[in-house]
Amino acid sequence: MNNTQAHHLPVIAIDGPSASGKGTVAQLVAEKLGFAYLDSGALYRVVAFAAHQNNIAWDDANAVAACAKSLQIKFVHEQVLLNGQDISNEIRTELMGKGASQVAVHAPVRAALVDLQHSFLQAPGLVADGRDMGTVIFPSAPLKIFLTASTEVRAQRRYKQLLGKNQPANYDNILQDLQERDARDKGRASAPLVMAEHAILLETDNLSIADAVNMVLDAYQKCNA
Ligand SMILES: Nc1ncnc2c1ncn2[C@@H]1O[C@H](COP(=O)(O)OP(=O)(O)OP(=O)(O)O)[C@@H](O)[C@H]1O
Ligand SMILES: Nc1ccn([C@H]2C[C@H](O)[C@@H](COP(=O)(O)O)O2)c(=O)n1
Repeated sequence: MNNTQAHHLPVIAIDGPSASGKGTVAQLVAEKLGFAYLDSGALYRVVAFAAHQNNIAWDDANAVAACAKSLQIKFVHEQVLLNGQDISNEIRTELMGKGASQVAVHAPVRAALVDLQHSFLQAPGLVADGRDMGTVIFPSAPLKIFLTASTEVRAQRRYKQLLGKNQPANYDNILQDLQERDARDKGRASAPLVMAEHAILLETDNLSIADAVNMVLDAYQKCNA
């Protein structure tokens, strides 16, 4: 599909901080609408993982960017493949979340991932989640959502999520990590986490997953009416 054709396809951009529920809500919305789904955070996690494997420091912007450009990343069903190898579990650790946030501060690393993110746009449409979907990657998305929840609620959700996966979890450490990650993701110079102009704010502290999904679907129907 060329750029002009892709330009007319609808994108629902869902941005927000860690553990707000973006991924869960975005995937369910994509399923309901039969849209493609982009988990942009997974791309930064893959870059952090690959850099780590190659002994490249996460603060070495040029080396990490060169590494990012050299990677062949594919999403096949639920799996994330790096150069053909399934690394879905390896990138989902708290360490790789932290690494992803650190490599994501570098403008050349972000630039290396732009075309790949655009390539996810296909008919009949795309739901994309991340930090800069509505501000930088898909600025003309007809629907932009800023999905958030208080830090305490997000820490509680992450805590339960880790326990559910039989991974070690300590609420206080999770809370501290989230605060650090929020500060880094919001405070960086390049494509910081901010609510896009015209985005709808969805605070999910007191919303179920189903409620949040329905609110996004309703908003999408309204913007098409
Ligand atoms: N509204 C909600 N109520 C209760 N739990 C929720 C809600 N939304 C999401 N969750 C749960 O919170 C956890 C984190 O959600 P999810 O992984 O979707 O967040 P995320 O924003 O994509 O995080 P990250 O950016 O770190 O990947 C999951 O276990 C999910 O089931
Ligand atoms: N569009 C994006 C997506 C992710 N990042 C960075 C910042 C996050 O802390 C990290 C991991 O994302 P997650 O998998 O937790 O959603 O990746 C970004 O800068 N821009």
